Amino acid sequence: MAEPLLRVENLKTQFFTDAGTVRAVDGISFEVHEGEIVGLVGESGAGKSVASMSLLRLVESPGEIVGGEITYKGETIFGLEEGPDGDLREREDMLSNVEMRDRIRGNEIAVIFQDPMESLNPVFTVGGQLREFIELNRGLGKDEARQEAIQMLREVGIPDPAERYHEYPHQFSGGMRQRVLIAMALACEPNLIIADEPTTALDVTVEGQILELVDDLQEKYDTSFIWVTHDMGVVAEICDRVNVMYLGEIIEQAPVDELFHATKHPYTTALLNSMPRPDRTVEELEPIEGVMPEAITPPSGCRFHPRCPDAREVCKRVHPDNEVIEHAAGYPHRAACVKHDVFDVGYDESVPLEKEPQVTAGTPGGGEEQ
Ligand SMILES: Nc1ncnc2c1ncn2[C@@H]1O[C@H](COP(=O)(O)OP(=O)(O)OP(=O)(O)O)[C@@H](O)[C@H]1O
Ligand code: NI
Repeated sequence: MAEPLLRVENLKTQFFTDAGTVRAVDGISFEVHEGEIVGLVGESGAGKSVASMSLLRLVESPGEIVGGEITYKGETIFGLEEGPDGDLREREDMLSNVEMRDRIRGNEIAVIFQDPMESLNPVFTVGGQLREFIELNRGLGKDEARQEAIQMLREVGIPDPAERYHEYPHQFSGGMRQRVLIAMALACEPNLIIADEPTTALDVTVEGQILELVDDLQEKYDTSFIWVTHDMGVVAEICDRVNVMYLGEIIEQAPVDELFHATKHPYTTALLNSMPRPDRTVEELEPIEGVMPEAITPPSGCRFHPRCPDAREVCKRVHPDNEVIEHAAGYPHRAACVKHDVFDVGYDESVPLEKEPQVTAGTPGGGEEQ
């Protein structure tokens, strides 16, 4: 297989807060190949956005990338080495902040956020902002950049682009604003676009239209995407391969069909069961039990064990790596769950964990363990 466009290895990003160290991204590894759409999926707080920001080296204090390696087209976005004093230091071949700003962000790797109003300035026209962005990033003259901006607006499906060019962001609907952001992301013809829940705030119909647009543009420009979402429906619609995140870790990784039809991790199963499907009524949806714990004090062993229907005693003790369970469609299918044979840590013999007893009102002491 060709060298991946982006390679992330054992990436760790932490926030040093008064309450303690938040292990927001805790050793994730994945790759993005030329022309593929890779999903990053998981519940709120899983670490998807922090992972995305880390890839662009945009994590702000009190956050910091503390470990791992990020390689883009063979260049080092992040990497550490041991210095002469034994302390870890940034590697010499790591791209500088200036290189990240001038050469990588926008030009090579662009990003689309959930809230277009955060990325668009309300006091300037939509077209003006797009034009200026193109002028700055592609070194075009004003008139040429204007033509290009109108062309880009047309490309992302804005009707009457030459007229709408002069309108302000608030005159656009949510879906149209999101299209403008896609135009902006595409404007410099980047090789990789990181899209952080860009359709989450939109209604389902508009979301569907945007996903279709992205699919078309992806084919036309052969851009790679990292698509961040909590929605397995979105994953099914546009992703080629998927990484499922739970509490800072990737717990399953597979081509999209494999993930859906040969699911290997109970958390992924739970996510799939909680997702609306045409063959299931709303009443049949099964919300995932419990809430995701804090990333400051993750549970011992497998971080999902307190919520996992398959949890056994061994799951409290053994922290599973994301191991290859099988190969599918030329890619590894990985999962971090010791119930699979490759782990060989005695899952079959281990005692199933009792569900945490629920304290119910009116039964004093009802929560005590037997
Ligand atoms: N600036 C910050 N300071 C402290 N903790 C932070 C900060 N930003 C994020 N975190 C923590 O990092 C963890 C991961 O957050 P992140 O925003 O990446 O989750 P997410 O998967 O993107 O969730 P969502 O679906 O809600 O966007 C969370 O526990 C969050 O509280
Ligand atoms: Ni997020």
